[in-house]
Amino acid sequence: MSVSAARIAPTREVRPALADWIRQQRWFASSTEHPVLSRVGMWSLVDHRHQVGLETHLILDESGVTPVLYQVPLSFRSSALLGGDRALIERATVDGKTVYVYDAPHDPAYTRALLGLMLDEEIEPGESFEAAEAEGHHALTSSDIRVTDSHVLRGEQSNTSIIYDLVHPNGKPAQPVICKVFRAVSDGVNPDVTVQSALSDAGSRLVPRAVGNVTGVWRDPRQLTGLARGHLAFAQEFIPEVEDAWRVALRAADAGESFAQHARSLGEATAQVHSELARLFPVREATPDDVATIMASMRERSAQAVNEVAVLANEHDAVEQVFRLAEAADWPPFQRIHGDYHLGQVLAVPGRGWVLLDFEGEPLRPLAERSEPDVTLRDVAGMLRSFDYVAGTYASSPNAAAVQEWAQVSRDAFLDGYIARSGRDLRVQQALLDAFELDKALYEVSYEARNRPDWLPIPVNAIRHLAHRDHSSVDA
Ligand SMILES: Nc1ncnc2c1ncn2[C@@H]1O[C@H](COP(=O)(O)OP(=O)(O)O)[C@@H](O)[C@H]1O
Ligand SMILES: O=P(O)(O)O[C@H]1O[C@H](CO)[C@@H](O[C@H]2O[C@H](CO)[C@@H](O)[C@H](O)[C@H]2O)[C@H](O)[C@H]1O
Repeated sequence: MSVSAARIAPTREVRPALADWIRQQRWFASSTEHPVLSRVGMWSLVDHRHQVGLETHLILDESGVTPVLYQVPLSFRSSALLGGDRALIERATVDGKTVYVYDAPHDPAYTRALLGLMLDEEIEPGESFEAAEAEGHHALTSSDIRVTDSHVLRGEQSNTSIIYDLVHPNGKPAQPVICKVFRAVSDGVNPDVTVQSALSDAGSRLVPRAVGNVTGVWRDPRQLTGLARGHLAFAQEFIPEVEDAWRVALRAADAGESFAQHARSLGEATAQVHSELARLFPVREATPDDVATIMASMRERSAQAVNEVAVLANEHDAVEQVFRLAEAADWPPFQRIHGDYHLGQVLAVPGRGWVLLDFEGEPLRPLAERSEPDVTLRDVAGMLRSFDYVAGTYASSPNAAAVQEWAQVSRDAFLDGYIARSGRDLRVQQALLDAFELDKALYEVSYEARNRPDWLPIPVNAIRHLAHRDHSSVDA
């Protein structure tokens, strides 16, 4: 189907204006001044008014040791998008005509087409169609709703999320939808989609209801078939006007209010999600190979953390001692987990309780690893670290000691809630829990060094503390 807006002829080459723009985006993982970019795939959506060109480019950056593939949806207009100045990537002249190129998640023509694709599961190929497939969850179809507005979620995000305001055909407001456009894409399923969809389809109220997703297929010479296949977008129920647990916790800590009740119920919700995941996905006994793989990954993260912050080399022996105790411990069964669990991944929803988000796993870990069964203690440790982050945020304030105490009480209450709901006494697995907590802090060193260097002291201090904690009571 033809589109009336002029296009810029697609080539493998990435135009300089687009390359400059990509380099400045929060989701662009490399900090290099000179990314090595090429376009390796593209698929089109059709604007229902046939006025706007909608192309999703898959752009490979080969400047780092591991190449990263980015999803870059673009819209092409022959006149400026009203209110779209901040999303303008380039104003070009093609065959004497002006073309405005936009970051498409800010363009209503793109956002409508993307949601329509998921709800109706119909792909109308545009020009240079590569391949994309959509899946809806059938609780919602496009005949049930009309989009009245859409906007991009602000804030520090690894991906780009679009929020849709919707109405029913009779004009009454409908539950809004959030659609996450994954920016770094890889071959393989994205656990954010598969895990949350499975929980939602099984009726869990601990995650937002799944609405639909889009999968792409693109050429990739590294795959045996020559083709890669991965998730590109995921839509869910959007829960408006709620806060995440990080904000609730920060406010409580600042006001000197106990968070113990909340932390306990968060522990219960966490155990509940783990039990639901154990029902929906395979569970298996830990093998010596599983233990060896996880210990190797912990040691690799430790080496990586020393690369980022050289003084951490002083902690090497103490860190090793924690790892050795974990290696010798009894390991619980392996199952699917959240994978990057912290206070910012949980919404406090009045009348519903805690709702967990973002099962994509740690962004610094390869996607294939993130769909592997793992140890639930990793999530427990992630949340324990998050309470320490609250304390770290107040480390140089006059109430530092009080917030430190607040964090300890919250950690204990979280563990109590988890133990009560799961019936598993985590304290007899202290050696493993300590190692997972230390491992998370080592990961945080790399994460903060790359994204928020001012926050580095929080995990660095935690490593010093966790590595030297008294381990004499630990059963090994
Ligand atoms: N279904 C939802 N309802 C309400 N808010 C949401 C929902 N999904 C995400 N959010 C908000 O968006 C933020 C970022 O979402 P997240 O899934 O963590 O994205 P990213 O993978 O880019 O980090 C969350 O911290 C939360 O504040
Ligand atoms: O939310 P993401 O999936 O993008 O996770 C990454 O970013 C998190 C920060 O936004 C980071 O979490 C760390 O900082 C939090 C406070 O901002 C703290 O509560 C967490 O405990 C701490 O790990 C997460 O590690 C990273 O993968």
